[in-house]
Amino acid sequence: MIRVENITKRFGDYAALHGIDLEIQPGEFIALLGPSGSGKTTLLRIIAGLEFQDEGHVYFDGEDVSDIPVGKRNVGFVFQQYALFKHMTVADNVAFGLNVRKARHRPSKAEIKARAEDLLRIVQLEGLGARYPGQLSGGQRQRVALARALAIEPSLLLLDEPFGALDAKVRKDLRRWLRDLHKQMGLTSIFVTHDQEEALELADRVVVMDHGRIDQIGTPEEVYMKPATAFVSHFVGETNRFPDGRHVRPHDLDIVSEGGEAIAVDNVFRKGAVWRVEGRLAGNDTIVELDLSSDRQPPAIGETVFIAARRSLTFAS
Ligand SMILES: Nc1ncnc2c1ncn2[C@@H]1O[C@H](COP(=O)(O)OP(=O)(O)OP(=O)(O)O)[C@@H](O)[C@H]1O
Repeated sequence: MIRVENITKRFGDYAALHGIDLEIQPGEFIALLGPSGSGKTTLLRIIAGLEFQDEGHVYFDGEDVSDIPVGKRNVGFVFQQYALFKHMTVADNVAFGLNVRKARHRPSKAEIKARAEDLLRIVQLEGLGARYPGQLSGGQRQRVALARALAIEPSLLLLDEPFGALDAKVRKDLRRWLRDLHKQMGLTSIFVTHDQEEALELADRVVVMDHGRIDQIGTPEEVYMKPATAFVSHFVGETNRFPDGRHVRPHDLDIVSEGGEAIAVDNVFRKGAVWRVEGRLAGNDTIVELDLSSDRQPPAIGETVFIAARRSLTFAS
């Protein structure tokens, strides 16, 4: 179990994290989700032991590891800045964490070789051990980075935007694959992302961060359906904000024949399985977006239609 207690971190005068509290259960897959600069990477680096907090504590299974450096925390990490070693084969990259161990903790050469082969099979790169990173695709390289992180049999796996640089299709395949791997290996994992779809799809629980604070911790369902703050409702999924303060998801709005509020339709387009209608509220320029089932006839651009909300969001704060 991982416990983060009242973590504060400053860079000079700038406070990057303010009193962060977080508990992670064994086997959980946790997403740290937030906009650029919200402190996600800093928090992950502090949990890894790559960065040290100014105040607060980090506990692994009840043990205070706050002052223990990265090499002694038994964490595996896949960070973009820790790219593969270009001059080493794929197999040597995977074995790196084992090869650099002090002799008395190091498995035999044959064991290391067998483990690297085993891991390459797990990440579905069997037979590519003799290649160099330059001879792999981006997605394959990320899987090698994962195999390298897993080689030390970490008690915790940390991933910082692991699929950030990859194209949408590869990202999607790797996400699914990572979710299965996490389950299969019984890992506890924390990953950083600014992509809400990725967080909702992968995580058991999502930690939504803004300006160095946690706004909400909840299951994907909770943060989407019951956002704790206006920030969460805007960041996780799309939200319309009406002048009277109501927040409404595009799929919670409908076009009605009478009553409701008038909008002038500016744009209509197909958005996957639905029609997306964009318009402006009559009388002010508030932009409204709504989704209509694709078996409905969408309004024409320029038309004025009436809308009503089936549900709106309210916030505790
Ligand atoms: N070494 C550093 N020195 C000074 N400021 C830093 C340092 N590292 C991070 N910061 C600042 O701390 C804040 C949080 O940074 P952090 O990298 O944790 O954000 P993030 O949420 O991971 O953002 P991104 O999604 O862009 O990676 C930012 O304003 C950043 O500029």
